[in-house]
Amino acid sequence: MSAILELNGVSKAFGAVVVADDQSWTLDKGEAMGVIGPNGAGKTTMFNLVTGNLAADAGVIRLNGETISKWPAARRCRAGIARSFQVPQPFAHMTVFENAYVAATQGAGLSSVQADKLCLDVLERTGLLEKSNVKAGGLTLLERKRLELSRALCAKPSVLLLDEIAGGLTEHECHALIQTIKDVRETGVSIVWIEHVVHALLAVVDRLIVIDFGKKIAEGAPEAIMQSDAVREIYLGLDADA
Ligand SMILES: Nc1ncnc2c1ncn2[C@@H]1O[C@H](COP(=O)(O)OP(=O)(O)OP(=O)(O)O)[C@@H](O)[C@H]1O
Repeated sequence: MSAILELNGVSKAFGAVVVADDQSWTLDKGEAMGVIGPNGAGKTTMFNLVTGNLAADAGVIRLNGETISKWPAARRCRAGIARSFQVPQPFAHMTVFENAYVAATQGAGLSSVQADKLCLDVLERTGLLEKSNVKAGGLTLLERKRLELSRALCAKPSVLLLDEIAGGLTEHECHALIQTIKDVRETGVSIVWIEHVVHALLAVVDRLIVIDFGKKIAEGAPEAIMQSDAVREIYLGLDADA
């Protein structure tokens, strides 16, 4: 399989705080990769570097082999990178459909006819079609998360970055969301998913990376990573030598 997204030696510091430390990893076409790590490890920052919301201090980011490190966020979005935000950030005063429409026209650059069609299709897939005319500010948490996903999908991504989209949901809601993400993946979209709800992640991803203090400290098959000393140390505070 060939890489669709590649980070090579990407670093970022805020003053003395290093939030991305020489990070290198690749995402293959059609792959779903999970990202875990403690709070404040630098996971969201890594997404910000990929989307162009933050500029890296060093390193190279490639999309389909093309260097995008210096591209502004809007150009990266048009090129196929879309994200959801950990804290849903809809335009609260606009309807669900209008929120999706902005993503389709501005994010994907579609005409109004194309955008209409895509928005209806996406909102149906994410279970929000019936809420099309509801103001985003009035949605429940699950619906807001689904709207985050919808907006990202309306940007027609080839690479979808999901940031803690399962957090705060009930078991039932979480299962429904997992199925939706699996369906998205079936359409050929490559996925990077940051998630603390590990069982949700493990239901979808092929591979896991672990980030701590901005550094990638482990990478591999999900089961092996979850049982690794690195994860035991981080999550359970167990010393590997103990
Ligand atoms: N703009 C900024 N200026 C200064 N420090 C920042 C900025 N953005 C993030 N940080 C710091 O970078 C570190 C990494 O934050 P980040 O949000 O990427 O962590 P995270 O792994 O996503 O955490 P969580 O799992 O809690 O969401 C934190 O210490 C955070 O306070």
